[in-house]
Amino acid sequence: MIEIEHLKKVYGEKAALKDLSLTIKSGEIFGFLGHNGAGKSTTIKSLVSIIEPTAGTIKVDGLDLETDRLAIKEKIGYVPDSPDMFLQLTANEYWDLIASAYQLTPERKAKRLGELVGLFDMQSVVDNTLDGFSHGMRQKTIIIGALLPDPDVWILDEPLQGLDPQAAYDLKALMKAHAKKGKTVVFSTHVLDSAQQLCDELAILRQGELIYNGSLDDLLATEPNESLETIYLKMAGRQADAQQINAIAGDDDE
Ligand SMILES: Nc1ncnc2c1ncn2[C@@H]1O[C@H](COP(=O)(O)OP(=O)(O)OP(=O)(O)O)[C@@H](O)[C@H]1O
Repeated sequence: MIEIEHLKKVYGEKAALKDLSLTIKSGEIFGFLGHNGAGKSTTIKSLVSIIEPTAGTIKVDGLDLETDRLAIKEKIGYVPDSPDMFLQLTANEYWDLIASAYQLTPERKAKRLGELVGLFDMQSVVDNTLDGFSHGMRQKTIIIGALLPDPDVWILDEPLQGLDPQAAYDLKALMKAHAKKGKTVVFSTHVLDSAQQLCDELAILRQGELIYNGSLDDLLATEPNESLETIYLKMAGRQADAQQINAIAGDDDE
């Protein structure tokens, strides 16, 4: 379980998160939704201690991030919003780094890595450097690294971005299975179909503020004949401006 209370983050003069309080239960998949710049990555980076919040507290399974940072970090597998790092390493070298940071035994590492590399179809490129990988291959490499230590808490910032349909399907299945084991799965996405398939609970952020926090079912029940996309667009911002779209679409005809 993750408990966030009165989280605030200010970058210079920009309040990226204003006063965020919410609870993420174990055994469920929790999704963060919001337009570009809404504060999703800022929340996620605060959870994984990449940035220091301006104010507020975060507890993971009862441990306080301020005082038990290392113990919390050991529990977490994190997929960042950009996979473009460690580009000079081969995939195997990158996973070796993670295995040694988490002090995995060679046997445990070999077993888990074999399973993940097989699932994500990366066997033929494990000795290639990441700089020659496509975006999706880098994303798979980072996902495999995040899941390699078999962490209890998965925190995934736009994890489906760039994945091919098979890899996306497999990752979604892994997320569901992990939550079903009673573990914590948090992710952010712009893909509302995926959110609708995956989320038990969700938070919608707008300009650093929470505008919805609750179950997907409760949200969908507010407008029984509408999709999550329609409900989200009504809540999170202006709906598609038909006149403007027609004007843009019609430009070619003039
Ligand atoms: N390092 C930074 N320095 C200054 N401002 C930042 C920094 N990181 C984020 N911001 C600002 O904080 C706000 C929230 O950004 P954040 O990355 O959390 O949004 P997001 O919801 O993840 O957006 P996206 O969907 O585009 O990834 C934005 O206005 C952004 O410009």
